Amino acid sequence: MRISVIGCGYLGAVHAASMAHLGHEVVGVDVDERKVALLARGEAPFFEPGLPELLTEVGATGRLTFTTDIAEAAGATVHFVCVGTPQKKGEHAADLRYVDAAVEALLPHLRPGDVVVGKSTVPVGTAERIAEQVAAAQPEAVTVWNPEFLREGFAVEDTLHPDRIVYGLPEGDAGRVAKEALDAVYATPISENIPVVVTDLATAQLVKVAANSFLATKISFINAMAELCEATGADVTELADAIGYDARIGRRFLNAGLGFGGGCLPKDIRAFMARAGELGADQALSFLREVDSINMRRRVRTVDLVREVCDGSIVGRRVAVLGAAFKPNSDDIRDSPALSVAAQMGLQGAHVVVTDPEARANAERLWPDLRYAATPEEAAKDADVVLLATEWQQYRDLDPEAFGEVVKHKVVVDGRNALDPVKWRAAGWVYRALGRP
Ligand SMILES: NC(=O)C1=CN([C@@H]2O[C@H](COP(=O)(O)OP(=O)(O)OC[C@H]3O[C@@H](n4cnc5c(N)ncnc54)[C@H](O)[C@@H]3O)[C@@H](O)[C@H]2O)C=CC1
Ligand SMILES: O=C(O)[C@H]1O[C@H](OP(=O)(O)OP(=O)(O)OC[C@H]2O[C@@H](n3ccc(=O)[nH]c3=O)[C@H](O)[C@@H]2O)[C@H](O)[C@@H](O)[C@@H]1O
Repeated sequence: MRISVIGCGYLGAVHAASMAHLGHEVVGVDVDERKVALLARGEAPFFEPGLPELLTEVGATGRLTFTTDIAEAAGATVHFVCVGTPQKKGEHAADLRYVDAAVEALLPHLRPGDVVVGKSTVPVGTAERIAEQVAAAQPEAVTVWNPEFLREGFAVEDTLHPDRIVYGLPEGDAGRVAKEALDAVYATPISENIPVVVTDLATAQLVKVAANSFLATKISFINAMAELCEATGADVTELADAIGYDARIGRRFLNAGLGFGGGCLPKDIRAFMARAGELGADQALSFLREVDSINMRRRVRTVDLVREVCDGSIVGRRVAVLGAAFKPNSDDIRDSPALSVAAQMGLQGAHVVVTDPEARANAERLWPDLRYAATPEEAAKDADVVLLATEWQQYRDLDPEAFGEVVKHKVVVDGRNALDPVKWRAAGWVYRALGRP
């Protein structure tokens, strides 16, 4: 199958390489010349485990090319739209300008029988609008929605072995033709018994934001419990273990701490609320406002906790922040809780030094006023407090004895409940965490 992938960011680059790995002829299209040049050389433009190896592997087959020229999408039968849908500035709604521009650029190159596949996360109703534009430009092309559920840090694995594949299809012959094309694209995962859920366009768009809203709600639920634990001296990690044994609840996504960030969960729940408002169904999602505020309160609480361990003032205190990425195994700093807390502390007068094994360069571009260090030891030199903000494995593995030698005061705030309090306290550290005595 000949495929085009329009938008080669965290989602599209992995999707393009994975589709080539599955045996398809793929052209990746992006407006970012730098990204295209790197990808064309077989280099990943961002940190994603497994992507460099995949690019090398498929690069050797000649099945994967990259271009800034959308005209090269002509000749592909299936066109995946993978461009960004960020939050609009100053509003909760999604900014659809990149989707609109990508579709508009694609329209003149569509041929009869082509299938336009939306992968970007969009407000429900967008697919139907795009379907009309596509039909007007090329009546024999079909528009479908095929939302993506990959996690950064596991993107290659999740793309090749997803939990499920969702097709949102139009009714009738057009839907049947599109299903055949998608079945051919995903023949390998389908042969491995990955469930395929076939639905209409509206449901497919809703499935995606419903899934992210559920995940965000689960995290905010446990963070709300952390607030209760803080008020009572209870331990949220033990609480999570105990409720997580109930298979109906499950332990995954019950890690309390600094809360969720990234380029998806925060903006997706906000865009979902905005869209519900437009549809006159805002009451249905009013709980998501609370999910969002519980999440944002964790960042404030973390700064307060650092202040508490600094005897009431962080002015002039040296704080080492371990982690800048929104989660480990990623260099993505979009809405990163770690950087948000670091910046807050900086604005409030602390001397903040941030370190991250992969996200430092991105962080330096966005927050040039913070100080940065290459290693946790360098960041923590003469620190009054160490804040663990992103639970990279190398930070979990720090030896509290040796690490204690570099700091001024052995005080650690565990923003991710990722360190062993017994071990750190035994090494003479004051250990504080969110939702834990
Ligand atoms: N990052 C993730 O883990 C996942 C993202 N998504 C969704 O996928 C979409 C893309 O997200 P990311 O890849 O994270 O964003 P991103 O910002 O990393 O990538 C978007 C890419 O689209 C390119 N682009 C913008 N306008 C274009 C145009 N007119 N033509 C061609 N390329 C264009 C940009 O240059 C950029 O490289 C969003 O809707 C997001 O919600 C869905 C599941 C997972
Ligand atoms: O739509 C998307 O883009 C993607 O959003 C999330 O994936 P991702 O943002 O890569 O990362 P997650 O692993 O979901 O983590 C999101 C945030 O929640 C935080 N988190 C996660 C789990 C947890 O228990 N506690 C917690 O605070 C993480 O630290 C991180 O900041 C979803 O998990 C994916 O299924 C989805 O495809």
